[in-house]
Amino acid sequence: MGCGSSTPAAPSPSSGTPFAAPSTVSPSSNKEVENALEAAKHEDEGKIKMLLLGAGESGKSTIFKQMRLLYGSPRSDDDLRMFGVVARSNIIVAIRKLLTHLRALGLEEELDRESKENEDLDTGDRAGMTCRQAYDELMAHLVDNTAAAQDDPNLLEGDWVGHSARAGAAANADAKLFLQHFENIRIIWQSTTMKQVWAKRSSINVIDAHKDYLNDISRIADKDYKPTTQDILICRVRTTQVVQEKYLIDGIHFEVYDVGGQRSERRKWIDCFDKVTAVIFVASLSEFDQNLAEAKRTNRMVEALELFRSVCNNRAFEETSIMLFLNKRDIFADKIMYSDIAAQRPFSDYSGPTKDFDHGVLYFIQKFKDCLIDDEFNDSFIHVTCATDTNNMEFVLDSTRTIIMTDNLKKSGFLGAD
Ligand SMILES: Nc1nc2c(ncn2[C@@H]2O[C@H](COP(=O)(O)OP(=O)(O)OP(=O)(O)O)[C@@H](O)[C@H]2O)c(=O)[nH]1
Ligand SMILES: [Mg+2]
Repeated sequence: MGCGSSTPAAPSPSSGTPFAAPSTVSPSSNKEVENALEAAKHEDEGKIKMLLLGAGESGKSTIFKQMRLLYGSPRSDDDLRMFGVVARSNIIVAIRKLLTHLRALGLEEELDRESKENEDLDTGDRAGMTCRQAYDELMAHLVDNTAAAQDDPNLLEGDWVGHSARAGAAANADAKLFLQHFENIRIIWQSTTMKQVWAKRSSINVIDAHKDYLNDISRIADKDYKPTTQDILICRVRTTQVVQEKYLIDGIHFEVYDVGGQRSERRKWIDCFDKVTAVIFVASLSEFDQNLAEAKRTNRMVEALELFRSVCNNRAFEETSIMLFLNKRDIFADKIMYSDIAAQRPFSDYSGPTKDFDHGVLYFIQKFKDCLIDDEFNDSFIHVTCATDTNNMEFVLDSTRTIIMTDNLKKSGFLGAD
């Protein structure tokens, strides 16, 4: 792939540059102004402007992070500290939802039974701590808030991640709670009762990828913990502003925009709709049995299909190449083993075999193709992706780049149309 020689066009801050007005130039003479304008015009002419669009949690920012990994500058320690705080807080957010769900599913008695069995076998953890005791402590501190808050002034002493102002007050508070309660979280997470809760998580909007954090709690709680690339990729921060990054790849200027996908964020999209070369529309394959976080009755896949239809039929994108990334294929492959596509009301017309990855993917590809008014969607514009897998994204982004550049040349008349 040709990105090895690529360099970032501009220094890239942490998680992208907030959408900003063009930088001001202060030349000392008219000639310099003319030269600067001319240079800006040329840069603008050859520039590829790319938007990542799609519903919330589909994986846009993860793809944006992969682009930074592949084409941009390395993360600073300040960035890593921020991601460390967010990773720890992501665990608290996930465990709160899972504990609340355990209670709602009426599985507390199951937890008692498991604790009793473990006591009989003498396999209790942390000096005899049972999963029921760990659960009770966590409920009191994280969910019901019936326990007095523990304020240990030395909690962050010697901790590499420590506090990050950039992560925000809520994430820092949750990261502290994580350090206070990670032992109990580990015990409850390892219980067989929690495995049942995890299998029934589709209604609670817990991020599937955070299973990796939960499986690795001791590493993340360590005083020397530094987030790995994979930790950064699965870190979840909802995007609430348009974010831009610039790259120079093989001599071509790329300007990439990441936007928030939840309904309340979409009115901001219009700000970056001018002169767009390509849209990467991201939809999560695995969300066929989930409802939206912001509208609990709406199926996520139905929302993605409707959004795709409106993007494809938007007049602002008449000259724009639209690529479709059907993302989270890893979670989809896992999920179809226990969740039947045809059992979801909007997809009851699925007639393929159950537990079949290829049939399932082809079915959803067709659903997206059906959204187009004219039937011109080229299969090479569709990718089935795993945004957290860097090898997969390197391949996909490289071929996407080639397609976009070729399509752009065709549209500008430099290459003949097919
Ligand atoms: N397992 C797995 N997790 C993924 C994949 N793509 C994204 N994720 C995870 O899904 C979560 C949501 O992804 P984001 O990239 O934040 O989603 P987004 O589209 O930017 O969401 P908004 O900012 O709300 O619009 C993150 O924790 C990601 O790490 C994937 O292909 N596989
Ligand atoms: Mg995002």
